[in-house]
Amino acid sequence: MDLEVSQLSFAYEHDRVIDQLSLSVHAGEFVSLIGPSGSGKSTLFYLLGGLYQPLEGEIQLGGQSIINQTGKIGYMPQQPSLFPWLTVAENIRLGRRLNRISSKFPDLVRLLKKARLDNVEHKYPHQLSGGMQQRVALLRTLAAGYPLLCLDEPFAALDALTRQQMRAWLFELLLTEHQTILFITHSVEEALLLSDRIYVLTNRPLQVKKEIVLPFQRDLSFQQRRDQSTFIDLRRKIESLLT
Ligand SMILES: Nc1ncnc2c1ncn2[C@@H]1O[C@H](COP(=O)(O)OP(=O)(O)OP(=O)(O)O)[C@@H](O)[C@H]1O
Repeated sequence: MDLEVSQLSFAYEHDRVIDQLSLSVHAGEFVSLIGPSGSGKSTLFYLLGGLYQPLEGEIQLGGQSIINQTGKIGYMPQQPSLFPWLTVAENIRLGRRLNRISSKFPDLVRLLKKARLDNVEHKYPHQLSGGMQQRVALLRTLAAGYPLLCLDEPFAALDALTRQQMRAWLFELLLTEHQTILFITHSVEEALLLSDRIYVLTNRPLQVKKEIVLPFQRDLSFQQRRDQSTFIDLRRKIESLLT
């Protein structure tokens, strides 16, 4: 489903954090948001998730306003947010129950296998590594059947190697599941490897500084993307926009 954010503004008390922000994500697209720390990116996700009321502007999902409506989008924070007393399978099913989603449940064993999480459905979160927990959290968001997934730096807390593996895993998963994703990252490399489009954002109050449509085909491997001459140029361009 398409997301359309138009002229959105928000303030904490009298402190304007988002100012007339407009952006879009088309169905099936992977769009990254990259911007300075503290610029208001997570706040934008809270607005998309219906937790806050904007000062002005509109947020539409599939042509319908979702302002102040919770449960319309999938959201995944930086830290894995699994319930420690529930097994992996129960954690994944919970998202659907909470949202009263009645559509056919995706095949859990197939999903876990795809996530390279074979034979963990009866384990508890503390029995898994941090990277595995994040994969379970992402599967829970996926399984809940949301039309849009908002991922807020999902790999930030992981070590470099796990992070690299998670990127590859996420990319493979998304290619085959045709998810629509809005992804916050601080890594220019990550954004260039995963995205169809990137919004480079300003410092607070948050606005779009530059929209970049990536010229890479989806089926290129990460190495093939890196080998494109435009990859380095775009990397330099985005880095200079961020300084
Ligand atoms: N509940 C709140 N009340 C008042 N100010 C807040 C509140 N939450 C966040 N802020 C302020 O709003 C600004 C934007 O915060 P936000 O977390 O949205 O930024 P961010 O871009 O996601 O940051 P980071 O990249 O570091 O995660 C920050 O200056 C923060 O201090």
